[in-house]
Amino acid sequence: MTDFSKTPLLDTIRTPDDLRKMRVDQLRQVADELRTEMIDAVSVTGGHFGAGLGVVELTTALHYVFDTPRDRLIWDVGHQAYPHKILTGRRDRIRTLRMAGGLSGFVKRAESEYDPFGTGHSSTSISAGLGMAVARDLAKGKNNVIAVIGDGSISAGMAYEAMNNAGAMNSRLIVILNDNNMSIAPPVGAMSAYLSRLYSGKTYRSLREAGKQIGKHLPKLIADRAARAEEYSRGFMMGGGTLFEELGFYYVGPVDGHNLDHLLPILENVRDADTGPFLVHVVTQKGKGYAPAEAASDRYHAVVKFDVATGTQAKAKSNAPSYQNVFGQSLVKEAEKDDKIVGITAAMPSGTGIDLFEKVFPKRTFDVGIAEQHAVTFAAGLAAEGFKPFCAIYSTFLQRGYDQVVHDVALQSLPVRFAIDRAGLVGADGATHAGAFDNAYLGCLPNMVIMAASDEAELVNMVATQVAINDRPSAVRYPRGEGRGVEMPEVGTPLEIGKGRIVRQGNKVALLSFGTRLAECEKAADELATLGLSTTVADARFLKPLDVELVLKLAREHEVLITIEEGSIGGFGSHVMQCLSDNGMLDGEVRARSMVLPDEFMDHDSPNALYARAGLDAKGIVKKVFEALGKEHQGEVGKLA
Ligand SMILES: Cc1ncc(C[n+]2csc(CCOP(=O)(O)OP(=O)(O)O)c2C)c(N)n1
Ligand SMILES: CC(=O)[C@@H](O)[C@H](O)COP(=O)(O)O
Ligand SMILES: [Mg+2]
Repeated sequence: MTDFSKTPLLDTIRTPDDLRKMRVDQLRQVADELRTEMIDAVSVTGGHFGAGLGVVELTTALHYVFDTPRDRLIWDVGHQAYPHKILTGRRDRIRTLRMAGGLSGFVKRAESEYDPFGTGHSSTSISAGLGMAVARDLAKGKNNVIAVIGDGSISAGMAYEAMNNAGAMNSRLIVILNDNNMSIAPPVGAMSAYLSRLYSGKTYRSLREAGKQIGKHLPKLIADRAARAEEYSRGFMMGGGTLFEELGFYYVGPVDGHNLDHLLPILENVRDADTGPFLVHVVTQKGKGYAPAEAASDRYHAVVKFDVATGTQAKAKSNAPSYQNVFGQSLVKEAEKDDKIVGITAAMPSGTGIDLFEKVFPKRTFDVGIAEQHAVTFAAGLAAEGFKPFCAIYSTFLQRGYDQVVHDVALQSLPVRFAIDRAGLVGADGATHAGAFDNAYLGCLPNMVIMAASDEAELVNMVATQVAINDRPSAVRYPRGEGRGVEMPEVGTPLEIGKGRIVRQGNKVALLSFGTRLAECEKAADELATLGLSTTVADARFLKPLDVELVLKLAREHEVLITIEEGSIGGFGSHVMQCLSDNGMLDGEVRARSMVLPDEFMDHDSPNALYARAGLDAKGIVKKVFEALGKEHQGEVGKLA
């Protein structure tokens, strides 16, 4: 529980209206108290941490200067918005962050009027902000629109599309570039180098103490566009952000994002300007104000519960390896035998396990930044030249590069290998990060080989299988978190393409699993056995090519056939039902059911609780069996409720 004596000023702030009643000279203390509260809260909940610490002063200044929520404030990604939530009427719930029924870990329209646009996937804020600015102008409105985007997120193509459009429209839009020289990992790419030049140049250092004066100059400069053009030609506005000026923005910066004396006058001036768009380049430190975060290589981008005094994070309970590390280690072993193998990540080296590959093969590792579209077609180019690219992208983020998968990879049948982590429900990150759709969105593509690992040993063999598939694209999906703790093979053995496996033989009910629901199927089979129902459990291994022989055998030899997957409608189950239909097996012999995620975006909770809610656990499977068995077994269904 927070000791409220630590935050006397913050205690008087329910909404930004209360903040805006304060004197400017109180804001420093407000920011310090806001940082204290955030550290205390996240030490209890875990979650995204470093980014929020870095924008405490910026958040305070933005809500002080702008009339939120009338002025629209959009946080790109939204992982840095915990200080924003504390200042906007959600302090009382901040310790429910990312918990069932609690606050979302990102910004969300349904959660607050101060969240005008939901985020979670990066680089959307400028597009949404421009949309809101144009809507305002069409409605003859007067409010401001501010998009806060990080140096990592602004490297994504979508951000350029938006700036290109905004600049051409001279739209009165304010973009705050929060430049902390970090993505999740250290930033990559030419944009990052450019930004570093802007704030490492002598102009920034010499002007740090001149922040206020610059703020006063701004109206004059803006008033005279011609002068502006001439002034900017010399990059007058402190840093010479010519790239942004060429895109049609007034560039202001770089500004010290922790210095309220610098921030406030500049934000007031861009607020009052009757033109735009502006890009205010704010320099911050990810993890600012909490020594363990400042010292950490990832600046504590995301943490589990931790001890505030030491920064020591709680240890993970399971001693099984994580899927991401099993993937990374397997890829290293395969690459030791094959120098055509390269690893690609879109700014997620540690989350995908590509960081393990990079330690051994730095020259064969490519972090392309937050650029999934580019990552996919970059991989296609490598494959076209005979290399074996493993493109490791979370299921949810691969959605960003879908047309590239269709048009550049599948259509040309190029042997890109997709390593799809975070497949299925991810838990605390909630609906924006769920890997719910890749079975459906990949399964409909010709030429694809699609696998799902039922445990970590299977993943090792599937990576080996992908190495061997050199005439078409392949994908293997696996969930967030740790494996089952099964025995791992030293090296992977390629699987026979399109072949599933029987894990347990029965004769009345068949459970056909695609992915890690296999463990729940085995538990369900144990339960069904106690109820006198002999159950076969099979691991499909492949969605494409589907093991038709196995499907038809299970359908012919059992009264009930049930498919289970960690995915939406349109995935594995749909392919099995199509197979049964194509083979005239839906005319009454077998009672077939497909178990999928519900047709809704499921909010954050623990993965197990979410799967229970979705009915995709042993209990739900048993219930489905009795439903399929029909009336004579209704008694049992009642007992199972
Ligand atoms: C499309 C997409 N790809 C990847 C991610 C994962 N991701 C979340 S935050 C982040 C880094 C963002 O860097 P930056 O914008 O600089 O924000 P900072 O954390 O430094 O404040 C990444 C890669 C994402 N949210 N969306
Ligand atoms: C904010 C964001 O999109 C990433 O930090 C994401 O939350 C990482 O997910 P994992 O924790 O599953 O790696
Ligand atoms: Mg950053």
